[in-house]
Amino acid sequence: MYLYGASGHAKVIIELFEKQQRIVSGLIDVNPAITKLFDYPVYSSFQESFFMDDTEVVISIGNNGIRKKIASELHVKYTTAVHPSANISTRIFVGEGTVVMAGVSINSEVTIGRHVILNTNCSIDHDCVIGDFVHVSPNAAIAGNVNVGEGTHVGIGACIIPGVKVGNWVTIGAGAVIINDVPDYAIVVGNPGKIIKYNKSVD
Ligand SMILES: CC(=O)SCCNC(=O)CCNC(=O)[C@H](O)C(C)(C)COP(=O)(O)OP(=O)(O)OC[C@H]1O[C@@H](n2cnc3c(N)ncnc32)[C@H](O)[C@@H]1OP(=O)(O)O
Repeated sequence: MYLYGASGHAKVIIELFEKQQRIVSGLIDVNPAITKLFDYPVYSSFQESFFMDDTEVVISIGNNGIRKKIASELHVKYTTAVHPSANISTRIFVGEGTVVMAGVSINSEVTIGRHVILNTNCSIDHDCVIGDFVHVSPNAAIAGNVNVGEGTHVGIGACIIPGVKVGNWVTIGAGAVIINDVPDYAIVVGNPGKIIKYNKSVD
């Protein structure tokens, strides 16, 4: 197992793998100044030899746009990582590269995309569709039948009421309460959530 990105987010993923007794062989980070994370070696570039034995990889970078860029360039076998304390319905689909942190709840018939981060203690209720490269931050709560588009970041402690459609590459501010649909690229804050500006297109 290798992690791509030697960040704070990587520390949490390493500890998740340690809990599962899955072996982390090392990390890759483009910053050559980083040579170790905990006791794990950090390599400055990706080498084919790392992946000869069907080794699996997780992109351990919190930035949704960067995760998308790396996933489009690095064609390796991606694994999913689900913390043993997560409470997950058996009737869900989780895409490759997705990480599900401690205390997360996912209820029935939810679809989670690729390279998603479901961060500590967030909850995703029944029939939601969560797009690729989304990050749902700690303690965010997403009610039933919500759609969250590609690359969207749901801030810490935010909540989204049932049936709302959140567009692609949206940012929902910390603690926001989302009661209406949100267009692509919007940055929304407050209760009730209001658009304050727009993100630039990642493409
Ligand atoms: C494990 C982990 O750490 S996971 C990481 C989780 N991270 C988060 O949840 C971060 C969420 N980010 C935020 O909430 C940010 O404040 C953002 C993205 C919404 C806005 O950030 P910026 O673009 O830098 O906006 P900026 O700080 O300039 O604020 C713009 C205005 O919005 C207000 N504002 C910003 N964030 C919020 C918020 N969460 N709720 C209410 N108002 C807010 C500011 O007070 C400011 O208002 P003003 O113009 O009246 O002074």
